[in-house]
Amino acid sequence: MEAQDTFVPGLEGVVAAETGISLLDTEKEKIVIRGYDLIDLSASKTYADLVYLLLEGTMPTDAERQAVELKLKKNYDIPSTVMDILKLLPKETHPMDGQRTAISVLAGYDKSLDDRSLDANKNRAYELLGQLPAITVNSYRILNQQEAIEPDPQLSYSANFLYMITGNKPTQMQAEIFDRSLLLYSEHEMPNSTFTSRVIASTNADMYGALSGAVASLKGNLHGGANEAVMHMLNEASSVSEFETLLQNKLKRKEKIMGFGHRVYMKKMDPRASMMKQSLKQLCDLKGDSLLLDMCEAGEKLMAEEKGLYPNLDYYAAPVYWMLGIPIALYTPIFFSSRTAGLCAHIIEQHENNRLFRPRVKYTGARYE
Ligand SMILES: CC(=O)SCCNC(=O)CCNC(=O)[C@H](O)C(C)(C)COP(=O)(O)OP(=O)(O)OC[C@H]1O[C@@H](n2cnc3c(N)ncnc32)[C@H](O)[C@@H]1OP(=O)(O)O
Ligand SMILES: O=C([O-])CC(=O)C(=O)O
Repeated sequence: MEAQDTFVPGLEGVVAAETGISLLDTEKEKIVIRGYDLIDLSASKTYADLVYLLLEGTMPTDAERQAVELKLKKNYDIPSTVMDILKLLPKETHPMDGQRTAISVLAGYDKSLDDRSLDANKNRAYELLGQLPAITVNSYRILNQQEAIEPDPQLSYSANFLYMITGNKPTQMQAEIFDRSLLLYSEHEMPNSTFTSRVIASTNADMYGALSGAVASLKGNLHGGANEAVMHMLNEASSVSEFETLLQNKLKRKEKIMGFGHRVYMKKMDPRASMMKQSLKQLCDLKGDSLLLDMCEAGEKLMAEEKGLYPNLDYYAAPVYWMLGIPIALYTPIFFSSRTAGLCAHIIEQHENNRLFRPRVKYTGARYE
């Protein structure tokens, strides 16, 4: 058989790696993370539990989760050069590009950069996860001519992240909802960004390079960039009927509606989106204003009827972030920060059992006769 006979556009359904990290089990309708159902975990566990589960392979005890929190907090500081470089970027720079730049710069500070051992890789994963709130928030703040903000180590990792974003100490409910969003975004089998990071890692490239590639992948609006696009779209309408008309017009123009559809969940709603929809309801109830939820539900109904398409996580994460007072340009960087836990687990797994990715092509050019 010729290599070209096995070509599948977009690699749909192609198995690209062997992994013990996660699986979208379409038969059982579960997002399986190291043997656990992500949706079940979202009811009782925190993002810090997921960080441990992804990097260490087992569910942490309370003491182990506390140790992870401490480890992340110990790594909150970022080199001042990173801040100086962020200040030099054009003000139009998107915080995703700030994040990508900062991660690249950090490679130069790693004294054991060429050490691919399990311990060295895990240490740099914890270090990066500790640094990401400051990188993410301050790349946004610096680009918007605001002073950098210091972390508050008294708060939990995710409460501090939200505090740094908004400048206000979150309520317990806000902190829990934000933590749940990080947990839900933390890992999802083999999306484009994870594939990208594994392809890069497979040349023996370092974690910073693999993550920088993943930021670039995740920025695209067919992937992580969709959460920002969803919020811009919702903000174009100010009532349910205006939003319905907006969607109808986009469909007439054959535009893709951001936040709908998924390569794996084609015929049903992404279960993570259902969880975020519950959080949106909580936030709307508290505010006594259900407009955003009503608009989202109307969009959901319209898309099911018109296209047989259902919301993915980005569709409901976007309005939740809006209700938490998060600037839109931080939605995708937050997704990336959370996903860094899963990405690092994949990069480590690739380094531990590596074979170079080097596929073939279906050639459509002229043959040499
Ligand atoms: C957390 C995440 O990263 S989830 C993904 C976030 N991305 C988005 O929300 C962007 C919008 N969605 C999409 O573009 C797609 O559904 C993707 C990229 C997520 C999946 O893409 P694919 O699996 O390649 O599906 P593909 O784009 O081929 O779509 C199949 C059909 O459904 C249609 N379709 C898919 N998604 C949408 C959409 N959001 N709006 C309108 N039509 C859509 C396509 O136009 C296509 O129709 P056709 O066969 O008549 O041409
Ligand atoms: O799985 C995918 O292709 C995209 C996605 O939902 C994610 O990365 O969370």
